[in-house]
Amino acid sequence: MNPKRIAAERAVEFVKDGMIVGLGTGSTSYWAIHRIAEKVNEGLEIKAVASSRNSEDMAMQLGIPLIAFDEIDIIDITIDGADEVDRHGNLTKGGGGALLREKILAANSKQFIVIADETKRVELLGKFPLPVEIVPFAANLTINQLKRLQCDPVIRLLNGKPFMTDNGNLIVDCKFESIPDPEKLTKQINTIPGVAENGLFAQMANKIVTGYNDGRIEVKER
Ligand SMILES: O=C(CO)[C@H](O)[C@H](O)COP(=O)(O)O
Repeated sequence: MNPKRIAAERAVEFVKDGMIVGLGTGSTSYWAIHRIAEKVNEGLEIKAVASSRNSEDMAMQLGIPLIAFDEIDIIDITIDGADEVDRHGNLTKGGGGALLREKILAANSKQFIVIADETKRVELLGKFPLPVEIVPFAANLTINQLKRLQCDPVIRLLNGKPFMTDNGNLIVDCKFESIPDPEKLTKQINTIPGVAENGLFAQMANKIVTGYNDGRIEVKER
């Protein structure tokens, strides 16, 4: 039993005919996108929007119909993974670098369903360094401001070069001791000029579907 897969497939049961569906990014969302594609091939009628180029490419290859953002007003349901989920349902996201688009999708969804394996459940957020997307202009100054929030920021690299997001920005991974108040920290980070968005999703998830190694699936409504 793959805990990511069972959580993802359980979440896809909430997708119904006629819905606009937001596709997440990452190895858990991979399973959701594949299950949605199976259901589309069986006759499910949906249209999808994606939170990253990777997920969009995957959807196209699998035959999931996509719709442009300017043709929709609202997303019915978005299914996406997380790097950490605390006991209040707050999340850290952005391990795959798609946090800005993921947050736009989540904030414009009637239902935001998080899919996670049991390793993602934590008491307090903070073990996973918090991804922050910043514009490249004067990045060192923005990073200095992040340091004033008592974190240890590191520019994310890919093959020895700065990782670039789908939006042409950088990701800074910020190690905090712990994050007891995600809402407060979100405001503090997002008021720094140069920050595009941070990976804290405080009180945004409507459902959290967790897959366990022993095959159990927990669906928590919020
Ligand atoms: O936020 C994300 C990408 O930006 C992912 O949802 C998060 O990193 C979890 O990834 P995975 O499902 O591979 O563990």
